[in-house]
Amino acid sequence: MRNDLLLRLLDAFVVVAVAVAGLWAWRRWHYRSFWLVAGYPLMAVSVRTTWRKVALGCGLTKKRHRWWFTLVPNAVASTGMVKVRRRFQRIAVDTKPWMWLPRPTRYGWRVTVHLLEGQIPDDYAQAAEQLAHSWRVHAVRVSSPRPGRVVLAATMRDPLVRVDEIPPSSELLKVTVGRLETGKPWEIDFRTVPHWLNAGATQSGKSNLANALIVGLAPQPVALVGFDLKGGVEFTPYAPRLSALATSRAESVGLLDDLVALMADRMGLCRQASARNIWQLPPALRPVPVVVLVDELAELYLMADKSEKDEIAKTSTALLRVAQLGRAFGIYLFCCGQRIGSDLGPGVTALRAQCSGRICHRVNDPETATMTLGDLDPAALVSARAIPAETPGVAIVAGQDGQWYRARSFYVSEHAAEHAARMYADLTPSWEEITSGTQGSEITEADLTELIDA
Ligand SMILES: Nc1ncnc2c1ncn2[C@@H]1O[C@H](COP(=O)(O)OP(=O)(O)OP(=O)(O)O)[C@@H](O)[C@H]1O
Repeated sequence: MRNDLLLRLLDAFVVVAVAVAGLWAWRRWHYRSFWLVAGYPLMAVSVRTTWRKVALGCGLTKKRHRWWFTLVPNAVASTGMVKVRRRFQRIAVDTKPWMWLPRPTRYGWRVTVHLLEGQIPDDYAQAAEQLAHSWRVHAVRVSSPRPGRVVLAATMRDPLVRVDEIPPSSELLKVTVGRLETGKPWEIDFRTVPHWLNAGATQSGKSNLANALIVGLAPQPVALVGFDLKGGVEFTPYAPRLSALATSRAESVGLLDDLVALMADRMGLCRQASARNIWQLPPALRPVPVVVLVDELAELYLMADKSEKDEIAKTSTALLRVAQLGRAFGIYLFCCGQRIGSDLGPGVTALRAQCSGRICHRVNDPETATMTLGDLDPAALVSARAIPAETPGVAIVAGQDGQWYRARSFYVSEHAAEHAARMYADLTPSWEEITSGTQGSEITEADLTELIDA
């Protein structure tokens, strides 16, 4: 009899142990299906049932008057706040915002909440950290798809700890460089956002992102131009795919002059063809788009002594002109730097205003984060300053939809970028070809009419 009981207990123990091990293995090897089948339903029930307490704790409830009926007056603390003295009376109750059923997402869940009177989405954004701790999730992001509604998106664990391989780019001037924390691809599309600032402290992943761009753009019919103010150590290995490379400020002045002249040339061409930008030109006439990669932007602005003042002023003006007018004429900027502070001069501030694409990796000084992301949500700044050193490549990105996201670039080694540069070297147009003026001045009115008709 006792042996029987012992055997049964042993059996039950083995069954439980196998079940636990099975669940562990399922979660470990196929987290997505585990999450959808086992994790999500439990979580949805728990979020709905605890919403009142959580909303109250995070200060998201409002007092409303309700009729209250009780059989035992005085004995019931009906709302936790008010004692009911009569059987039937009107009392103030903490009302929670209406919450829909949470829906599963790739890395967690999202739920729509109806705002209570007087609430704005920012109230929820401010409570995001409290909500994340209350729900024991990695992070809660708040967005407002329409007035009166907020969507709370919770991620169970940081999806950026590991990101997978880089897929090949399919569209001209568009490169998938990494993944957003929402699980969507992180795309840099120069035709939508023409100029980008890429800031970050040393070893934060700026060059890795530039490598991802080189790998993505190398097979495309575009010209790549490099300004490598680290004396050429970063971009020289990619020279086979670069149409021009400047490695010092003196060389940069010359190359920027060429770019401004190229822009004027393209302006003339567009004017002749009554086009507003190169994309309105017929394909046979359309000049090749130029992507300008600048590494160590601050070096263009740093002044050791007064003799450099004129050179800096020239560089700064030329770069600003490229940023102001380049978009229409197919010249795009991607500027990387450790520090992009206003102390570098008004040129940097003006350039920043022209760069609507913002990427802020881990930074050392708050000013660079403010300069890079300043006009976004202040929560983006907090998030940028919280990027840990252990996750290089993680950045705060101002997306094409006007929102900000945490994102991580795919790991692209220098070796992979060098390999891509060599492999597609034959697609590199020479700088002489690009700047020779064949794209404007030498085309006659008759040629132009013929080409446009064709
Ligand atoms: N997305 C990523 N995933 C994994 N490792 C990364 C990623 N991005 C960068 N790294 C690693 O982090 C290190 C620093 O990256 P990177 O050279 O791009 O930084 P950086 O900001 O350009 O630094 P510096 O300014 O000193 O040149 C490298 O060893 C790189 O391999």
